[in-house]
Amino acid sequence: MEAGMNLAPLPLAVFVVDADGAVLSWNRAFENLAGYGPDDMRGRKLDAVLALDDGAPLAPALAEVDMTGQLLCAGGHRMSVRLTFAPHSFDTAPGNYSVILLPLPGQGPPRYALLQDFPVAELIETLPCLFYVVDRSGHLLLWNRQVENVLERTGEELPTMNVSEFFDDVERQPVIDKILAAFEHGSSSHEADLVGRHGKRTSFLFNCARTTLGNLPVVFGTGLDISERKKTEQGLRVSERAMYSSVNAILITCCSHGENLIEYVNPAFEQMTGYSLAEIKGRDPRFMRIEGCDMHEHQRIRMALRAKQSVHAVLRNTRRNGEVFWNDLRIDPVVNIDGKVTHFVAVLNDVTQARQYERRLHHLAHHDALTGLANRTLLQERLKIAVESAQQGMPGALAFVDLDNFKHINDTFGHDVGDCVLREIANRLHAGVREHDTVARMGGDEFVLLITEQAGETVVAELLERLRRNLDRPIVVRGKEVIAGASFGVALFPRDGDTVDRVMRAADSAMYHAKTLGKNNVQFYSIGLNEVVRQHLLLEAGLRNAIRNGELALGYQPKVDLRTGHVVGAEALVRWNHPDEGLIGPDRFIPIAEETGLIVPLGDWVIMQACTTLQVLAALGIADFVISVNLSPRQLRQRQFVEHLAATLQHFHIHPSTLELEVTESQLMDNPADALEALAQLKHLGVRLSIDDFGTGYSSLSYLQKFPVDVIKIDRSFLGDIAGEGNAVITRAIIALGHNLKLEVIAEGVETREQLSFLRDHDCDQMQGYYFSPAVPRDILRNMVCSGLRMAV
Ligand SMILES: Nc1nc2c(ncn2[C@@H]2O[C@H](COP(=O)(O)O[C@H]3[C@@H](O)[C@H](n4cnc5c(=O)[nH]c(N)nc54)O[C@@H]3COP(=O)(O)O)[C@@H](O)[C@H]2O)c(=O)[nH]1
Repeated sequence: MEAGMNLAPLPLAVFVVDADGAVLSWNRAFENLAGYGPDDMRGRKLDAVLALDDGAPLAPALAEVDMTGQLLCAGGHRMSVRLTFAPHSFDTAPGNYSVILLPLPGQGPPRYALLQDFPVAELIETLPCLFYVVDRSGHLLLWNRQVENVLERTGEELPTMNVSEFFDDVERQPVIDKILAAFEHGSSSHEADLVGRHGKRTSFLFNCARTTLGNLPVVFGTGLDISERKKTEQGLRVSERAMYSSVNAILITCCSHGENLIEYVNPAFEQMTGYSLAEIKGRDPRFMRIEGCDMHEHQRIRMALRAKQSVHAVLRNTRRNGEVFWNDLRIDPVVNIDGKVTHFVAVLNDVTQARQYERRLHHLAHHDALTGLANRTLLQERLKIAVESAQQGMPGALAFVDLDNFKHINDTFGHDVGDCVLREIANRLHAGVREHDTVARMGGDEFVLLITEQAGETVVAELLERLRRNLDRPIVVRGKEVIAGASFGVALFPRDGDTVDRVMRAADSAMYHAKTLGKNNVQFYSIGLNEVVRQHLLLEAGLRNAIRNGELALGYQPKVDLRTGHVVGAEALVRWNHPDEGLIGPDRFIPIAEETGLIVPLGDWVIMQACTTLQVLAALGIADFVISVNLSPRQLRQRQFVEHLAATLQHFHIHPSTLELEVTESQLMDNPADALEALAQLKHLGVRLSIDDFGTGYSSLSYLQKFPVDVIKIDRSFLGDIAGEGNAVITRAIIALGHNLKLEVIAEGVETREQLSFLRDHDCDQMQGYYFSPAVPRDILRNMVCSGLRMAV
């Protein structure tokens, strides 16, 4: 090997020629490759060592950078090689060239043979990275095993390929640019994915540095597998992007130094709170809390942070503009590689709207939509608490409030007016109790008052009496004045019950009692009431079947003409033959029938029975006999009542003038305008009309004049002490009034001869009463009438 240039350490076969092609020096790798001994090369010319494939003459100056040819080896055999001519630029005489030989695949010894003299070969083979040497043409001159592994290629095929082929199309040019940049500037680094023969991709960070082999400029490079780092980076990028784009507000605090200070907030946080990252970075997130608010939640958060644990809380915070919002907050610790909590990530959700919606739903579920009062559910909840508190010495009262005239108001004026009345009642009740008392509407016209922490019955009674009077005041709706009136049933607790159920039942019993006592009054529960209510309920249940079971009977109380003494008519009075209790008077069951609506079928039954009797009498030739029936307010309010009555009369072939309908004076005066209309329709039908209990209902004389009635019936209370000046005056006045209005006058409840004489003397037209006869069955009445029975008058 010729001196002048130390080629020995080079791992590749290299020899140096001058401008004339004379071999000047060579290295051991060349000897190994070509099989020459140390002296065999001396004096040789280039063409004695190499031949081009196409036989063209070979001159260093003409040589291309990269070409293939034949190495003329010792022993005469040839080896296909790749040739690189590298002109010497500065370390030897100008005009010299290094010729670098690389055997083509299948031609030369394996890479290890080339490397064997390379002093750091072993080290390179054990590097935890790729190692390669590339010439300017982009061919690998040298590489370690790792390169072969990654590219899934053998050491023989690698030198035949251009390094750009190891990359994806899109990466090729950037890779080439980077290698050239290293040639140009001395170094470069870049990241790219190597693609193996079978498509396996591995990400590498390549660092290239320019150097020379002999005087051949090459690039030495290492490739560091960064697949894992890339994956992590990609994951981080995704997380970061997700956090940035999240619709949830995210806040990250750093707690490494004992404090908990804001390090990052995402745009959603900025939007939600109005605070920008720049202005709050480094602050404790507690600056958003509201002093004294949601203390319990703050305490839980504090404890969790101290214990480095996750925590979930819902609390109120303030935005930058001072607005309060509900924050559904989740905080989780972040642990570093050493297992130490360094950060907390908080996810904030503005749940203000949901909260408001929830509250609205809760309100709707617990309040009456029409009046805004508590509903049954809320009342039950509060009553439960109140009843429990009562056991601890805080007694209370539960009052059921039932409007007396609501149905009438509703039916007469329509539901709109009814609704206004209910709202006004709600207002009056609400205004009459204390803030912590509860006013509830149970539905319809039923209200309930829950009065808490109220000791005595007297105090409650005074309060309720005040409310009752208040509810009895007129309500003006759309120019109309209506009076709702109310009955109150009251239970005190714990006295009348120690559970919600018992207290409710006691108040309900008291309410029944109030209703049976004629409405518009306040009744307290008493132990005996239960029995009364029980009876009431039993009667109510029995009455439903009474008509169907034929348990009702009609009695007829004769009416006598006070001038002739003849029986000219009768009042039909219903009785109930109860299977267990025997005969029950209408005083007991008519109010129940009225209350439950059973009065309608019951009243129909009475009219049909009365018509049957009239039919019987007519068949006997008694055509002008008049039977009167009592008409309840509810019957009168029935829409189809007149049509229904007309059909009944027609069905029984009854002359309308033989049927008389008795309507009480108070019933008429409750709503005179309506009554007038109803009576006019009945009158149009041809039936007779009578005002019952006259003198007790404060008749307006102007209305009395307008009512198309035929008869007024003096209430029996005026006959009680007819000798007494007061009653006598009234009775005389009623008779005179009736006659002046061209009405017949009848007195009821006549029990004595004295009463009879008085009435006769003062020109009363008819009488009925025990003095002559109580109500009798139809057969007896028929006999009385047919036999021409006459009372001595
Ligand atoms: N809607 C309907 N109401 C009805 C019907 N049947 C009866 N009633 C009403 O029930 C009330 C009580 O009736 P009753 O117990 O039958 O009492 C009547 C007579 O028995 C009683 N009377 C008759 N004579 C005398 C007497 O000399 N003394 C005295 N103390 N009482 C007597 O008076 C009642 C008749 O009253 P009135 O109706 O006012 O004429 C009662 O209000 C009935 O109206 C029905 O079918 N439907």
